Amino acid sequence: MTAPASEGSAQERSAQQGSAHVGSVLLAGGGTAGHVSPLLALADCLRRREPDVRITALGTSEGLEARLVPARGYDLEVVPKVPMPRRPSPALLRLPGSLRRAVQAADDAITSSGARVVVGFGGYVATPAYLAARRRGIPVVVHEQNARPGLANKVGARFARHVAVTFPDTPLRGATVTGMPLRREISLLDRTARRGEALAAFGLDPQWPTVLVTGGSLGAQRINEAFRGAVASLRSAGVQVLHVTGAGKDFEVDETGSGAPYVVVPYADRMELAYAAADLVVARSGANTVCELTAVGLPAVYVPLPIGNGEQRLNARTVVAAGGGLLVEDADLTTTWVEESLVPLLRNASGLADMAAAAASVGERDGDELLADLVSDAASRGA
Ligand SMILES: CC(=O)N[C@H]1[C@@H](OP(=O)(O)OP(=O)(O)OC[C@H]2O[C@@H](n3ccc(=O)[nH]c3=O)[C@H](O)[C@@H]2O)O[C@H](CO)[C@@H](O)[C@@H]1O
Repeated sequence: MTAPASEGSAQERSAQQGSAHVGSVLLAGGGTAGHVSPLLALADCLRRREPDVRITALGTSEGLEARLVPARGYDLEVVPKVPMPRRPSPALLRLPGSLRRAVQAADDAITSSGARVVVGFGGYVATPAYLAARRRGIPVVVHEQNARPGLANKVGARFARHVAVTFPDTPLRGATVTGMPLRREISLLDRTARRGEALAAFGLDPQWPTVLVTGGSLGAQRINEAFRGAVASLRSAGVQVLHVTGAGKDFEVDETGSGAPYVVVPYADRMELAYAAADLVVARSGANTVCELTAVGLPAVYVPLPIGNGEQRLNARTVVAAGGGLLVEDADLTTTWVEESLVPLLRNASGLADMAAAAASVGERDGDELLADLVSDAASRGA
């Protein structure tokens, strides 16, 4: 496991490079928090290294970035969303026009921010940023979160100055393994020290073991339904639950009678507190979720999203092989599974401790510093 980088080591790194002055950078990523979390972690790291660096995020007005980026104190410029249709449709015929408008909006953001480097995190916001940067001769750095790269990053990687990947076996040629940039409230989290505060913040009770349930930044219908059906049995089994459902997917719980608390929240703005409260996590294996849980040493049951390009199964592969997590198929994640398999898992304290240690053994915590090194290098060398 990599030790968290201290402030001192960050400064040493910058000094060693002698080229850390980035000046102004455009960070492109949005849609889900899966792209926004690493963007914010990199922004924080660049700002720690260079307090007057100008940071501009490029996103859409519809994605989670519209709330999360300004909430963390960064400027957001928007591009129109360019959905990539999967089959011939009127939207496909309109694509060249909408892509052209998005590239122009990204180009305008480069001009107004004076960006010297464009960093993209994939997804539909990244494509116009990569194309605008190439047109302007501005160096591009690509960060791929997932074990299987998405389309935008495959395109960006063809002309990027640096390509960074989270997982060593991600097939992007010439990539540097930086790991995932994690927000410091997570990478430096001391779960034991923060547990009491975290339980109190969610109205949970220290006497019960705690399961955190999360379907990622948008929530997962199937996970939500499986747990919703098990509320009464979990409460009476003495298992307390913090269930983060995704915005607009929360539900009411009947808290009458005795039993452990079952707390439902639509979104956790302070995910580090949710992690500090938990003994075990049931989650989708989005790349950030996997990297955060291993960084903080939390055992987890991973339920990969069965659609998309299959990246979630691969994201969880290393931690599951190490013994830090279990893989459960989406179709098998039922109320019966929760009642019959999850409860015994939680009652096995020594088994959980072994899983926690195994999860921590594959956790990495300096992805923000390693990616910031590549951004500095790209800025110093220019186009
Ligand atoms: C459906 C979909 O498109 N999923 C993708 C999306 O997932 P998703 O957006 O769910 O991404 P991840 O699991 O990678 O990350 C979720 C992020 O949101 C944060 N968080 C989540 C819930 C919450 O209440 N509060 C909070 O802060 C987590 O701390 C984490 O930083 O991006 C990931 C990274 O590209 C991909 O691996 C997923 O396949």
